[in-house]
Amino acid sequence: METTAARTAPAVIVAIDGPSGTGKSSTSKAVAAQLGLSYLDTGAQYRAITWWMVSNGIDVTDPSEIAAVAGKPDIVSGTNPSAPAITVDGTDVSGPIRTQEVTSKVSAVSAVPEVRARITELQRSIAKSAERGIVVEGRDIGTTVLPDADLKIFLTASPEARAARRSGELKGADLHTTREALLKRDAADSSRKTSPLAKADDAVEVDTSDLTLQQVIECVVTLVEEKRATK
Ligand SMILES: Nc1ncnc2c1ncn2[C@@H]1O[C@H](COP(=O)(O)OP(=O)(O)OP(=O)(O)O)[C@@H](O)[C@H]1O
Ligand SMILES: Nc1ccn([C@H]2C[C@H](O)[C@@H](COP(=O)(O)O)O2)c(=O)n1
Repeated sequence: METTAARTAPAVIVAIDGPSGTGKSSTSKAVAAQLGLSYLDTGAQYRAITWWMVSNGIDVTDPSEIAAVAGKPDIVSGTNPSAPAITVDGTDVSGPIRTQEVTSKVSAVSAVPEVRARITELQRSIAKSAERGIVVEGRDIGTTVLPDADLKIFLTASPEARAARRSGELKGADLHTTREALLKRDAADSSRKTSPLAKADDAVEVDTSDLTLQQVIECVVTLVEEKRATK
C-alpha cells in the first residue's frame, strides 16, 4: 500500500539484478507498488523479442539472422507494478512469453548485440520518463542500462533454493531438472560478450536463500528509503 510520504518523495531510480529465481520480479513489483514507483521487467522484453523471432520462423541459432530483424517488432511495456503488461505489434504476449520454448531460447536471442542495443535504448527511455522514479529489474541494469541508478541491488540465492522456488511454481516439476535448466541459463547469460549478467561494483548484494519474500521486500524498501533521505 502506497503511503503519503511515498507520494511526495523525490524520484529514485532502482536497479535490481541477479540470476534466475532469486526473486527479482516478486521483490521489484512489491517494492515499486509500496513506494509509488513505476516498474520495468526487462526479462519480459527479451522474452517478447524471442517470442516474435520464434513466431516469425527466425532461426534463433543464427545470430546474423536475428540481428537482421532485431529492429522489426514493436515492443511496448507497461510500468504499473500491480498490472505489468507487454505487447508485441499490439498483441498481448504476457502469457506466451512464459512458455518453455521461449525460456529455452531467450538466452541465445538476448546475447545478440543488435538485440541488446535495441532493448537497452527502449529501457533507458522508459526509465527517463518515469516521473516518480522506477524499479528496473534484469541482468545488466546496474552495469550497463542505468549505470547512474540511485540504488543498485544484486540478489542471489543458492541453486537449491532457486530450483525449489521454481519447481513450486511449475507445479512440482523435477527439482534436479529445474536446477540444471536454471544453471544452464545463468551460465549462458553470464558468459555472453555483450553486457553479461554481472554485479555492479557499487551494488548491494542480498543473499535471499534463507529469507522469506517479505523479508527481502522489507530490506529493499529500507535501502530505497535510506537513499531517498539523502537526495
Ligand atoms: N525469498 C523468497 N522466498 C521464497 N520464495 C521466493 C522468494 N523470492 C521469490 N520467491 C518465489 O520464487 C519464484 C521466483 O521468483 P521471481 O520470479 O521473483 O524470481 P526472478 O529472479 O525474477 O526470476 P527470473 O529471473 O527467472 O524471472 C516465485 O514463485 C516467487 O514467489
Ligand atoms: N536485463 C536483462 C534481462 C533479461 N535478460 C535475458 C536473460 C534471461 O535469461 C532472459 C529472461 O529473463 P527473466 O524473465 O528470466 O528475468 O532474458 C537479459 O539478457 N538482460
